[in-house]
Amino acid sequence: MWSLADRELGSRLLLGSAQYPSPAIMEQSIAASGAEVVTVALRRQQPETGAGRDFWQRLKSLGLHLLPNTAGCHTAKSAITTALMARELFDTHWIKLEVIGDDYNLQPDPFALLEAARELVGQGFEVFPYCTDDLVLAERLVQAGCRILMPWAAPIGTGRGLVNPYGLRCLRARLPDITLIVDAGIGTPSHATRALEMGYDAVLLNTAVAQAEDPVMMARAFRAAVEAGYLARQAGPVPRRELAVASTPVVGKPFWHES
Ligand SMILES: CC(=O)[C@@H](O)[C@H](O)COP(=O)(O)O
Repeated sequence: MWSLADRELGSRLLLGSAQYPSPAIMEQSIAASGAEVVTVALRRQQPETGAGRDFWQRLKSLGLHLLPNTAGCHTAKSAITTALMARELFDTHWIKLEVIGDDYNLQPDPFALLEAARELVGQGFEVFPYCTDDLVLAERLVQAGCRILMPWAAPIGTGRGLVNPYGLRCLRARLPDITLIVDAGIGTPSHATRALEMGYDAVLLNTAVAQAEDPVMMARAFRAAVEAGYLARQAGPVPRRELAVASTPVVGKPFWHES
C-alpha cells in the first residue's frame, strides 16, 4: 500500500478515462489495470450543457477515486473555474491541474500553471499539477503548496516514453519528499517500468491503453509493468559498470559473500 494525498492505494497505476472504443471496454480496462484512481475531463464534456453527465455517473458508480482534470484549459482563469465546477460535480477536492501553453505539443504553460496552483491550493484543493520536467518550476509548485507533481514523460498522446530521463532523475533526486507521478507520453509498459525503477511513485497514462488494439490486454500489461518497476526499485538494482565482471562462479566460491 502507498499513500496518495492521504488516501491508501494498492496500485501505482493511474488511468485516464478518454478515447476508449466503448464504455464497456473502458470499464474492463480499468478493472484489468488494477487502477484505483481514474482521471476525468470536464471541459471536453461541456459541463454547462449537462453533456457528459451519464458518463460521469457511470464512472462514479465504479467506486474508484476520481481525479477530475482541467484538460483543454489555456488560461489560469479557465482552469480555476473548471476546478471549482469539478469540486461541486464530483465532490472531491482533488484536481489535476492542466493549463496548456502551446497547442503544437500541448506543453503546459508554467506561468499560468503556477498562478492557478497558488489560487487553488489557497482554496483548499489538493492540486496535482501536470508540468514539464523543469526543476525550478517544480520547486516553485512545491513552494506554492503542491505535495504531488506530475511531470510529463513526453507530450500527451505521443507514446514516446521518457524523453528526458536526466530531467526526471533530477526531479526525483531534488524532491525526495514529494510524490512524483510521471504523466503523459508513455507508450509501452517498459516506459512505465522505467519510471518506477527511477523511483517515481506512480505513472498516469491514457492513450497507450485506450488506443491499443486490445485495451484490456494492454491494461494488464501495464499493471504487471508497474509492479515490476516498483519491485525492482525496492530490490536495489546492480550499479551500471563500464568493465565486465564475470558472473559465472569461481571454482571453490559458489556464493559471492561466502569466505
Ligand atoms: C495530461 C493528461 O491529462 C493525461 O491524463 C494525459 O491525457 C495522459 O497522456 P497520455 O494519453 O499520453 O497517456
